[in-house]
Amino acid sequence: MMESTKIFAAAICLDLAVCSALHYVAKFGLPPSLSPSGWQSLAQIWMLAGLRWALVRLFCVVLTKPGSKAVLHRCVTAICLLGPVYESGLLVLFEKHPEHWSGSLSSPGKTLIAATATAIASLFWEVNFPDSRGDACGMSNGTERKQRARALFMRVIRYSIPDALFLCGAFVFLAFAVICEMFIPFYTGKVIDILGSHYQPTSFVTAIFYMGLFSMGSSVGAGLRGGLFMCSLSRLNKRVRVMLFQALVKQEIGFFEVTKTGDLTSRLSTDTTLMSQSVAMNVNILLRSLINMVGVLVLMVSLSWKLTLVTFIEFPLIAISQKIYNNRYEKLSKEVQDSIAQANDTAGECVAGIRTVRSFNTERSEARRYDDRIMVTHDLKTRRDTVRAVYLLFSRLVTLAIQFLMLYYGRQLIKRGEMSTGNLVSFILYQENMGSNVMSVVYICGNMLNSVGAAAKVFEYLDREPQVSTQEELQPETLRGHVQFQDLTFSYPTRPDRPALKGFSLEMKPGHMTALVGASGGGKSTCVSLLERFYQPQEGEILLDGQPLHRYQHKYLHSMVAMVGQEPVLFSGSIRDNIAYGLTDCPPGEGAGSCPQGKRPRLHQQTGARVCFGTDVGERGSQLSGGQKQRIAIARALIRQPQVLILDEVTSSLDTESEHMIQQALASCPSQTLLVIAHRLKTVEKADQIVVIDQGQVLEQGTHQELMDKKGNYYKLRERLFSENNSSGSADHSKPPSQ
Ligand SMILES: Nc1ncnc2c1ncn2[C@@H]1O[C@H](COP(=O)(O)OP(=O)(O)OP(=O)(O)O)[C@@H](O)[C@H]1O
Repeated sequence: MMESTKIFAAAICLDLAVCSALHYVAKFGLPPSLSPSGWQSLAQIWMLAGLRWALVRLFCVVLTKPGSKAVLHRCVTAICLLGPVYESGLLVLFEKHPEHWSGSLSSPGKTLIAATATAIASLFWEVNFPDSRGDACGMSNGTERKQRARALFMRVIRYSIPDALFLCGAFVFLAFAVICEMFIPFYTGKVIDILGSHYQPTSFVTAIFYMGLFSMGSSVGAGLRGGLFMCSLSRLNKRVRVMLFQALVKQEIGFFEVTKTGDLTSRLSTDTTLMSQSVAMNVNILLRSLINMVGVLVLMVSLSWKLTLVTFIEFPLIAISQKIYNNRYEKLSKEVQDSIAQANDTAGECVAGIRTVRSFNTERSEARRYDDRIMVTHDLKTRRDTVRAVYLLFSRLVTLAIQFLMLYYGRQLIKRGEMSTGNLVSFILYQENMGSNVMSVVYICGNMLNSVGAAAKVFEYLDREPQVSTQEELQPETLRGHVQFQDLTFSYPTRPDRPALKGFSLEMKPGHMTALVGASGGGKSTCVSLLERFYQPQEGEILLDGQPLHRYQHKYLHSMVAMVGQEPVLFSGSIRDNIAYGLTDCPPGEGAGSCPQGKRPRLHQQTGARVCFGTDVGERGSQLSGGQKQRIAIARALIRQPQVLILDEVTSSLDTESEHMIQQALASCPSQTLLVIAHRLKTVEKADQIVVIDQGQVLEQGTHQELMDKKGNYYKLRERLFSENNSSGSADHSKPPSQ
């Protein structure tokens, strides 16, 4: 950077010396043959600029290393071009001839001002549009990114194929509306001309008629185009959302542990919408602006090519300011969105835990926490609005300056008889149109990349293959329910370095009840999760009737292996809906308790549910007690008549009577393999085998009596549990172990 600055300063000095020499030679009239006027001196100015450029460029090339900063060379070129472009503009637009053959900017003072202005402009350019072609690595990254963006965009287009009819119709109406729109300013100018000169009623009526016709055409076309585009947008959006949702629910449980819920919901809502917009909305606006730009340009040039040249000054300024504004505004908007999400999280957390908040008297601190979050959002919004205000001010000033320049120059053209007043009015209307089209194109180009970025995020999840596969097809006619855990080692995806199970082996026979006991965090629930295929063990495997668990068909496995978890989850709807959840052979009119297949137990009795089946359970079962929820969850599992039933601490919220009923229900299915995790002594005692687990390993295994006789871990654990149960007033009235 320092080296480039030094070389640039040296190049400016050299250029200054050359320009000064030329200036003084020209000023003192030497040689006189080189003092023509008009176009000839303009040609000389361009030639001299070319020579200046070659000399200064050579100087820079010699001093810099190969492949060094391209900005230096661009800067030098801009300085050398400034003079000739300025002189050409004066001659073409105002017919003002150059003062002399070296150009009016060649005096030392003006050369220095021109160099400083160019340096500032270049710096501004480089800061806002960093050079990606400078180094090989940047180039390959940039090209790769563009190729990826193109591939993604093409994929979004492929997803839009089912809406091709809507899109084609929309494009036809778009072109129609734009063409009609373009003629309105033309006829406006015509009307003004008719009114301002010799008024002829026929011409006036004809012009007004055409104006009205084109206005109507443009409105009808725009309406139909908008409708068709919106229709294709919402169809695509719906399709992608459903596909994404299907892909997400297929993922393994570990995926949901490492991915934040907010991430998933924003992909489903914001990103899918952005992705759909990339085709329907953006292509719509882009095409409309491009067609409009080309048409308007042709009409502007036909009205006055000189005035068109003047308006060209505005477009780079608009494009650059719009691009800078877009970047800043989008960055701040994203921050605003994030801060709103955080504030919502804070409010949601507080509402969800309102009982805890109330009992700890933290209402005020929670309100303060929310206030802090809202303040962050407020500050960000203020910054975003300031950026918008500055941008609007700048763009209005630029537009105003250009319009002033255009009116000044337009007046000169009218005076010279090169243009009519009506033409000038039409031209100004076209120019405004052109400005807004340039803004739209720049905006859409930026937005397209955003949409493609959103599409990339959506495709990432759409293409993701679940790590726990659900593609296998094994579904034998009968299943005995013989389960073997063989030397399992497993760590959770969020804690890969801390195994939850280490070399874990266990056998569960059909018709037998196995009870897992042990200290909290020992790995009991992990065994259940693996048996439910929520995760894939890293080592070892689980066999069901001698076949690896992963070979069974997904639906078959979950109809044969059912689980009731520690915290049963219910979905909003009636109790009947929740019990029949996922069942297709249960007619909606009949209660779950009267489902076909006589073998099915009478659930309302078994589960002790004293509420009607049609009762609404509320969101996540919030209108039921813990015990009622558990009974419904048990009924939901039992109605499937699973061959392997897992109860993970389910009886913890039940009263003795309900627990007794459930024990009876379980006893009515003698061939079932039952796996129970329980702290209640009565449940454990009845088990055919009790397995004591600690730190992911089996410590002891046997019947209650065998383990009691052994006086090992189970004996100690039971003693502790008994005293805990007693002190907490538990419903368990077992006797203490005999010493
Ligand atoms: N989803 C998870 N991600 C990461 N680690 C987990 C996860 N679930 C459990 N663990 C860890 O795995 C170990 C075994 O947990 P597990 O839930 O199997 O114990 P548990 O014996 O069922 O305990 P409890 O009786 O308290 O329910 C613990 O160290 C726990 O912190």
